[in-house]
Amino acid sequence: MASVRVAVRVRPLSQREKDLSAKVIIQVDGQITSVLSTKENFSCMNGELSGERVKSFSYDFSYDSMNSTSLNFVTQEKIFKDLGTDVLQAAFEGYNACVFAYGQTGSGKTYTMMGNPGDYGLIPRICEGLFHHIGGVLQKDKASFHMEVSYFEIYNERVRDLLPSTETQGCELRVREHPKDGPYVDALSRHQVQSYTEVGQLMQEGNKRRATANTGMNNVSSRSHAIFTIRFIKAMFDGELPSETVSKVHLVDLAGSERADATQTTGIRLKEGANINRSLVTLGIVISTLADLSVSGGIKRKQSFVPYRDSVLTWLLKDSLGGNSKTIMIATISPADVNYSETLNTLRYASRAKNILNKPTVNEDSNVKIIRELQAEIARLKALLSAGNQMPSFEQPSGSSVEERLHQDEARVQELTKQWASRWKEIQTILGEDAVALRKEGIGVVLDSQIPYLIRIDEDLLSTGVVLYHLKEGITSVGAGGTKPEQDIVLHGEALQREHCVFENQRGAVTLVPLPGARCAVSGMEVTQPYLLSQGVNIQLGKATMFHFNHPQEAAQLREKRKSGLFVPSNSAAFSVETFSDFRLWMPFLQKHKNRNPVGFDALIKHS
Ligand SMILES: Nc1ncnc2c1ncn2[C@@H]1O[C@H](COP(=O)(O)OP(=O)(O)OP(=O)(O)O)[C@@H](O)[C@H]1O
Repeated sequence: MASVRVAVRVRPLSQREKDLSAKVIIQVDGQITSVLSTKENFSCMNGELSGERVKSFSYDFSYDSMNSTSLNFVTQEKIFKDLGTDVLQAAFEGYNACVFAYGQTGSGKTYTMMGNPGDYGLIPRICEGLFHHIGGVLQKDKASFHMEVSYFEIYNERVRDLLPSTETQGCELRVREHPKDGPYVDALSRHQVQSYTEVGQLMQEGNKRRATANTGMNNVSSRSHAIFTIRFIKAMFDGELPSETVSKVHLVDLAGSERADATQTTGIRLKEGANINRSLVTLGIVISTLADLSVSGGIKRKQSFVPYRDSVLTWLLKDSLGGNSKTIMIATISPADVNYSETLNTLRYASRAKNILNKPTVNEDSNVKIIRELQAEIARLKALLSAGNQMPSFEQPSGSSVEERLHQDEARVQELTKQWASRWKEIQTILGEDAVALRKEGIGVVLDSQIPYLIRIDEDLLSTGVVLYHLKEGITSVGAGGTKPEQDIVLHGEALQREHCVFENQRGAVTLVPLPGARCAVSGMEVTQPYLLSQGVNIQLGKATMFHFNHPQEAAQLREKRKSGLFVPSNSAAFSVETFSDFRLWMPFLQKHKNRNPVGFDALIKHS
């Protein structure tokens, strides 16, 4: 059992509060957050709040982020060190984890969870920390990792994918329940990620899609609950024994609770506000019920019904609240007297949440679990044999000896371990090392990559392979080869020099640099000087070696511009420029031969 850990964070006075000449009524001292009642005249002696009108609450952490010049000022970094590192540890140990930010609108939830460029919040820091730790563990142990992220929002009680595939774009997704794994969002896209840069791009993409609006309380107020989920798998051999743990980390930025009069909302905003408040009220009831249950030591369990299903939010967070998860709540508050009642509500809410007891357990892969159980059984049988007991035990099928049973178990363990190891090897080689994701879309196979890349356009009619070259950060050298060190991409074709050109990728800006005397052309125009490439151009090297250049990030930006009407394609070719960044292989035969391996073509995926 583990209690939900609770932290409270006070933000600085906002401009609006300063304009209202608002007074600071919050004081933080160690783990205690105190609020001074505005109901009566209060006095503040020597900067200390005191007297009956002060209400004090104790939490696991109380963070004062009111004044950056104060000695007690708590930075984003400190919050990550206190709370984020626990999440990293949970993920590496195979526990589910959840961090959710709760508080009045404009109190600093998004700032704490996401932060601003250069002053990142928990979500980016946790993702960065995961990759940092992976690097460390890879050097120490021979472990393999697989990481996927998904990002969705609950807006007006509807679930929307914030990183949709073409199939889920604009669709309302349904929540279903798995008999073992619990509630989940059906058809939600999951994106395999290889680096922090990739996660950062996905986060940015999702944040842009999130429903926000300018309200009376916050210029960029989140009108939805956003859930960023990381699925993290760690696999390794622990001696002879395989070990595989799966952890799900939910990072939740809730929409703010609000009063219609304070936010001056009407129309759509009012409807959004009503839905937001409704789900937060349900969250409050769930928290209260669970807290009561824990305090009563489960005595009330029979009478108490936890209304998880009353809102999509609580239904999807079922495991995080009272279930299999290590959970942290961050309550954000304003320091100003004008927000007294909302602040007091938040502090009470947070105080109740401290009493919730969760039951986190390590999530082990089911096959690995079977292998472990069989190993234990083998040890038991071996002990029986060495004790000279050859009698069939009552557990054995009649007639089979301990020896026979031992051999069967050993063979099964060997087979399962082989299957498990080869599945991991396959994942690593197909998806892991190449930073490429293959997925089926209708009768086609879509090859997604977040890194800029070249696709070889082969003129040879008999060539059936597809070659993709990643243009990693830094320099990729290209030429006919035979050099020392060897070129990153070795090509065979007419008029290609041994060292022909380089592609320089500097933070996503890719430049083609022709080497002296080399024949290079971009979109049919000869290039002799460094040339900055843009999404969708065709590149010719030598006499007839052709490539198509794709820049997935730039294409995503162009798609956004097209949506907002800023990007008007001047001709049909320009239109194809931003749609070609997923490389699609249309394979009509797949429909006829459904059982064939969907990636059973001789795709040559080469990364530089
Ligand atoms: N600790 C902090 N330090 C500095 N600025 C902060 C802090 N917390 C919040 N802010 C600023 O206050 C404003 C409101 O914060 P934010 O958008 O995070 O609130 P919110 O609780 O997510 O609001 P909503 O529920 O309306 O989405 C933002 O401009 C943000 O940059």
